[in-house]
Amino acid sequence: MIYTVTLNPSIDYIVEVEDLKLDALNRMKRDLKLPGGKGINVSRILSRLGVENTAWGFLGGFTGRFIEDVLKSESIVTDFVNVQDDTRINIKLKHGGETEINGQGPQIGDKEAHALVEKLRALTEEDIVVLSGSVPPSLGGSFYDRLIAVIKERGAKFVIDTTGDALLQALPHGPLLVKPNHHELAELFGVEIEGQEDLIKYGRKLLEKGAKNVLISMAGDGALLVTEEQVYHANVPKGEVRNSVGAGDSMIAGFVGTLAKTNNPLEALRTGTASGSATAFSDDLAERAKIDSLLSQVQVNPV
Ligand SMILES: Nc1ncnc2c1ncn2[C@@H]1O[C@H](COP(=O)(O)OP(=O)(O)OP(=O)(O)O)[C@@H](O)[C@H]1O
Ligand SMILES: O=P(O)(O)OC[C@@]1(O)O[C@H](CO)[C@@H](O)[C@@H]1O
Repeated sequence: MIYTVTLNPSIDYIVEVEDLKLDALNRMKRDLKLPGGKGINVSRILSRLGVENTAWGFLGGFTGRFIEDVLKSESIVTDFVNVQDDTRINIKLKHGGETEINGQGPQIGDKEAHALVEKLRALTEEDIVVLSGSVPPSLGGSFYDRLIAVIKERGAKFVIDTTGDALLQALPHGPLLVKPNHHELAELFGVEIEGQEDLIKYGRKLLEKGAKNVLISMAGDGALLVTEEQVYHANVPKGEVRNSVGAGDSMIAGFVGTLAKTNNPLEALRTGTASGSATAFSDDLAERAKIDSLLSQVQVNPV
């Protein structure tokens, strides 16, 4: 079974304006409220791909109830810890470009934190846990370490999609997958990255530090998969970009769901790329039909 963990879910409030004017009243051309948070996005795509999964994390207040209702309406199994404060609302402002304003997240107490850790004690060696997104400040910077300790104790595998120190600290524990985008990879090592050779060089450093698979996503330029055996490149299909929110999460869902089913990293890269692009070409996360229709356009080649 695949479990996703979203420590800091959100309602993504997508607001479109024709021409953004600062210090003035702007009227929305269109708006949309979606359940968000990286692990939740992974769960939604897994479920569309027919991969059984359970969404774990913290939800609170009226915003939390909205998220749970949408997930249930999509037949996603949820097992969240309830918190007192409202789950955050993240603003995704489309004004020609895309500007994001993400909230800090609710207060989470020791009791609630402990309740989530306890859920992980039911894991088995068959399970994969996808840890995705930011950690609310009230949980403290090392909360992922606490979860990883239990995952390891139970013999389960994990994927981690976060940035900075939280990601670096997770590497020695051997994540099945990490997926920095090209900017995050450069930031992680405090370097400028110029071209594919550099991307592969720093991708290999993540392998040396313990990751089993390193997926470097490059938005419209596709993705590189760096493994011990080989490096592969996947191109992106053609289409009109409507929204990049959740493209990376969709890629992780496509990759992990397919790897769990087939144990074939090339097929996983192909489905991951098609899923990421299908979301980039949709208003909300991609529907299954769109992912399937793009698959034949994705070619995976050794580098
Ligand atoms: N402009 C685009 N055209 C086609 N495919 C895209 C585009 N942007 C993203 N994708 C697809 O989604 C995948 C992940 O995108 P990206 O590299 O932007 O990840 P990310 O930065 O983690 O995304 P997010 O915006 O969700 O944080 C890409 O590898 C690609 O398959
Ligand atoms: O603040 P975080 O946890 O880093 O990112 C949260 C977020 O921006 O990521 C998702 C897209 O990847 C959105 O659904 C959500 O709003």
